[in-house]
Amino acid sequence: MPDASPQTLLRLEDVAKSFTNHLRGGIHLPVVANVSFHVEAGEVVVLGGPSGVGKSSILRMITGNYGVETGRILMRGTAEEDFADLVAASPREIIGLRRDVIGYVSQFLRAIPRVSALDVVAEPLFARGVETTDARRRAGELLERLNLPTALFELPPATFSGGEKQRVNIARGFLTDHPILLLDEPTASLDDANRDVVCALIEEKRERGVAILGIFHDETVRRRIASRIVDVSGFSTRTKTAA
Ligand SMILES: Nc1ncnc2c1ncn2[C@@H]1O[C@H](COP(=O)(O)OP(=O)(O)OP(=O)(O)O)[C@@H](O)[C@H]1O
Repeated sequence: MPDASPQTLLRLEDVAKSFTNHLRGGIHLPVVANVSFHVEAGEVVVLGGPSGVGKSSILRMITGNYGVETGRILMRGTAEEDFADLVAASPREIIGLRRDVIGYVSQFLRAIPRVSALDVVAEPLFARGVETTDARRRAGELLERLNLPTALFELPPATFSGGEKQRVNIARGFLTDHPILLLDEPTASLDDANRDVVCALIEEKRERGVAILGIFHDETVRRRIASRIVDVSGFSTRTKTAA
């Protein structure tokens, strides 16, 4: 076992991923192999390495959106709890882990037609049984902190600018208290002021003991928030053949 720290909330052991392109005669595209690292409570681990090396694929495997070829993805809500292996989990168990253990801010917001920004953000709280008025109030406070104009709160985000959509997405991901938080370039289309707010939100989560794993291309953001960088090139099956 590569790590036995009692504070570890997320641990990947020898994870491998490849894609098969069925439209191209079943071409097999290996992406990463032997991916092994861990994230402890109160750490911000940043996935590094060049474009296409497999950073987002690793995050998507941890959310259960991408299948895992081999290996184990172990996660738990508290240091005292036993680990659950996402790779061996049933679809119902994966839904439970997403609801209770892993929060995820994807690169792009999946806007739902006719649902207001406020309700898009509050929805994970509705799903956890938080009363509607309270959930919408908390969603509004976070959107205000992220400088989204209040005039937009009741509108569906489909027509929002890239940065506005991203802030709705961030608010949705940060509103709940998952013990593990995955962030896929949350600051990519933000201006300096909003990037600063997101860094502060990440620091607050870290101080509350959340285990954070993210992709950040912005060097200033990395320097400010990263506890450690895990270079995905070391797991890439492509850089080895290209070298
Ligand atoms: N659903 C998919 N089907 C086929 N190939 C995929 C799929 N998702 C990712 N890939 C391939 O896997 C490789 C790794 O992609 P990934 O998005 O994980 O890289 P990345 O390191 O996050 O890149 P970037 O920094 O550019 O976002 C790429 O070559 C990509 O084309």
